[in-house]
Amino acid sequence: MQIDILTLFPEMFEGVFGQSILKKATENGAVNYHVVNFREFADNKHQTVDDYPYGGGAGMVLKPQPIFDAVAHLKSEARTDRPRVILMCPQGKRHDQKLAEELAKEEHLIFICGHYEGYDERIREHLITDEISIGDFVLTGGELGAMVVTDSVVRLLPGVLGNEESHMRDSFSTGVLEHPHYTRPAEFRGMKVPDVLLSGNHRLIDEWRAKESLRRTFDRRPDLLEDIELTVQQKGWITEFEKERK
Ligand SMILES: C[S@@+](CC[C@H](N)C(=O)[O-])C[C@H]1O[C@@H](n2cnc3c(N)ncnc32)[C@H](O)[C@@H]1O
Repeated sequence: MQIDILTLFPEMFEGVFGQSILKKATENGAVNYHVVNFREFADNKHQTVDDYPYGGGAGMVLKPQPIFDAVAHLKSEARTDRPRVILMCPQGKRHDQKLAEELAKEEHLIFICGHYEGYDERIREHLITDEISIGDFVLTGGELGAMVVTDSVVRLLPGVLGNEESHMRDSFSTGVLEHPHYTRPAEFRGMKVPDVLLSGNHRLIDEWRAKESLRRTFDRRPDLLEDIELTVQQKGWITEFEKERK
């Protein structure tokens, strides 16, 4: 996958893309990052990328020309036909695991990171394919959002996580939150690991995990349960949890 980032602050990406899984993903050829300062595409003498808003008001607005030309350049260099051109924006579609899974199937993503008051509306109307928000709050710029979305996508690419199955059991991938985890020691300062996990009985362990995963979702994110079809066993567990709550 090719991931291009258009930003005024390319250095911000060095730490995040140069560490851990996101770095390993480049080493094993799963992804190639290209972080570009779109100021380089400004066609005016001072390489200005922003200007005052028509109609007045506070804050500066990103001009269309540098961003249109930067995207055209990235598209002309690409080996893919139709990159997803993603505007990072608090007004966009809220990012989630489903969208990460959808983006992970693409060959080429271009992220546009805004700053200041926002973008000239013609960028939104005529250049992009998607607008993504990472939550209902306003950040200073789109860089942190682009990093968040990139991380959530890259870890899903084939060969990136050591254990191919591990992301399939992650919270949200299965529609529910993941079950609790424990590691050694079996007893820590009087706090014990549930007996079933030490039993070696994998059928019982799987069942415990499925139940605790459902319990956690029931307790913390009951809204997720509205979107999944519960089995008879899961319905029985929900009845148990409801009784326990009374
Ligand atoms: C200060 S914000 C502009 C907010 C804009 N005036 C508004 O009210 O919608 C500057 C830039 O940060 C980025 N940004 C801010 N909050 C974001 C969020 N929740 N998700 C994604 N990007 C965000 C966007 O790129 C945005 O253009």
